[in-house]
Amino acid sequence: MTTLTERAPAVRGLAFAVEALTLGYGRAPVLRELDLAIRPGEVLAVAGASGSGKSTLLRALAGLLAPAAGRVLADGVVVAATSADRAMVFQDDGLLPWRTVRRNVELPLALRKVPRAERRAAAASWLDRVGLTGSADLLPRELSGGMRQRVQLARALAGAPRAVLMDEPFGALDAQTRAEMQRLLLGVLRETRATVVFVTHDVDEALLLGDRVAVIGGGSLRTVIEVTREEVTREEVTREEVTREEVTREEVNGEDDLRARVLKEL
Ligand SMILES: Nc1ncnc2c1ncn2[C@@H]1O[C@H](COP(=O)(O)OP(=O)(O)OP(=O)(O)O)[C@@H](O)[C@H]1O
Repeated sequence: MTTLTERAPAVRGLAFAVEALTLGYGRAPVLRELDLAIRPGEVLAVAGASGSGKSTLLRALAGLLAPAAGRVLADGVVVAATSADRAMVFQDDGLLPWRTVRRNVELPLALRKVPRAERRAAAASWLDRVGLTGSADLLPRELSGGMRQRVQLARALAGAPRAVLMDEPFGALDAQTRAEMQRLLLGVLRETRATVVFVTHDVDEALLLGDRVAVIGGGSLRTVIEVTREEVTREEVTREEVTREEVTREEVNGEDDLRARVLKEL
């Protein structure tokens, strides 16, 4: 029998097409006639000021919010409801408080009626990857904020989704834990081919994690910036830079210039 972990590499990222999307919560729309193509397997960081509509766009991609006009397509199919193909990771952990860490991570597999042994193996493997093997039998309230976000990440990825939609997942963490989580995420994303849409109001985080950065402002898409990276080998960096190289493993080309371009649009 094929196990879930063996099947995982075959998962291909979803392609999203956002077409003339207008949506909001009743009165004036939050986003107006927004067009955006999201490539399969890319990490798209969505940046924008507070209240600009980043989470609103993410909810539309998730199928949690119906458009007032226009549409969202995932691999050519209209998104009309949530799907296990599109996992969400929220700022507030969203874990079930009465389930242990392991049983929270198993949840997407349990919902798909994956056999217990396979579920256990997949959860154990993801808990190991996020460094929480020793905490598998704890309840969410016994964990720190950073640990809860790791459980969320493990839970999202255990279901082998084709897209992961992340809404400021590290927004509530202190600076050091946030940097650790960014590093963890960069490592974990290399192991999945899922498309990732990552909402953040932090420009540096957007440039660190995103292959492209979409900036939302004034109810529409201001710009999409391609982030080109250059592999930096250990021999090429000085001692102080090694720490940074471990964090990013890659150097963003013209970072100050990209930063200025994003900031100009905010
Ligand atoms: N459930 C809701 N009901 C009514 N209005 C809402 C709701 N959620 C968001 N809004 C409004 O929609 C606008 C966009 O909110 P959204 O959460 O998408 O912004 P954001 O860019 O994610 O902001 P932040 O960075 O502060 O999280 C805001 O004006 C907000 O007040």
